[in-house]
Amino acid sequence: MKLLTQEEAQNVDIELFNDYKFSVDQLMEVAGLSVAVAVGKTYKAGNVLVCCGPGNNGGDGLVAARHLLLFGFRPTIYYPKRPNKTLFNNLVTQCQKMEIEFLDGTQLSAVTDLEAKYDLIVDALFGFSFKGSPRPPFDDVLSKLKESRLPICSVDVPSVGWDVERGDPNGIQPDMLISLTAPKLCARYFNGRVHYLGGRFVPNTLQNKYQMDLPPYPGTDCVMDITKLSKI
Ligand SMILES: NC(=O)C1=CN([C@@H]2O[C@H](COP(=O)(O)OP(=O)(O)OC[C@H]3O[C@@H](n4cnc5c(N)ncnc54)[C@H](O)[C@@H]3O)[C@@H](O)[C@H]2O)[C@H](O)CC1
Ligand SMILES: [K+]
Repeated sequence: MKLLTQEEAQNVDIELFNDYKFSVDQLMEVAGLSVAVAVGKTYKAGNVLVCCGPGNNGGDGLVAARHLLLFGFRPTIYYPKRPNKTLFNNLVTQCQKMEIEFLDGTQLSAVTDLEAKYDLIVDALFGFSFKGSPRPPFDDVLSKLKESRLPICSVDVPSVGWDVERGDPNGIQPDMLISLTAPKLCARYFNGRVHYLGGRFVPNTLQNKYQMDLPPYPGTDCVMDITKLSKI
């Protein structure tokens, strides 16, 4: 299976929107659903803190929170930097109307507090557009997630502290990674327990153009466990 560079991942994204005429909402819904399904297959339904960043990776997190609730999990959302765009405003309203709690303020509480309240953390902070070192308040979030003993489930890229291509041995080490579309180069350094592929929306013509060489999804599933495949 090929691993995409940051530039390739961004180009696939651009083609899906500009040439194939998908809307962000459409793809984000499938991406977020894939995340919730993969989490549901891996962990017992419990209290989940969904940490959402300022871009589309954060949007995937908002969608995932909604589906996780429907699957019997108890999600809480941490969303400190909210872009003022209709897409994100609508996703927030949907979650609020479904009575999903949003944390107040921009600072996460102390690590001991997080460990007492939650069973799992979903890292939807940054995806393939992350660059450099995390700026506040995400630097603080990074160190708290790293310090905590809670299992972390990263959406697309283990964001906090991880370079999209080179990974980061000092960054968080997620228990689970859900690569969307196709795994990115940093997936080589993923040492967690479970690796899923989701985002089953890439047309064959685009898969072929980027020589993605994705294994076939089983039946009608929207996710597939690629742990063994990606460790080869
Ligand atoms: N085609 C697909 O596979 C789809 C993937 N989706 C998801 O979208 C993300 C990529 O989203 P994008 O908006 O391009 O970027 P990010 O979410 O990674 O973040 C951009 C956001 O973050 C800010 N930022 C960047 N670096 C830093 C930093 N060092 N410190 C603080 N803030 C930073 C930047 O300013 C932006 O605001 C992909 O990974 C998938 O998860 C779509 O959902 C559907 C299609
Ligand atoms: K992430």
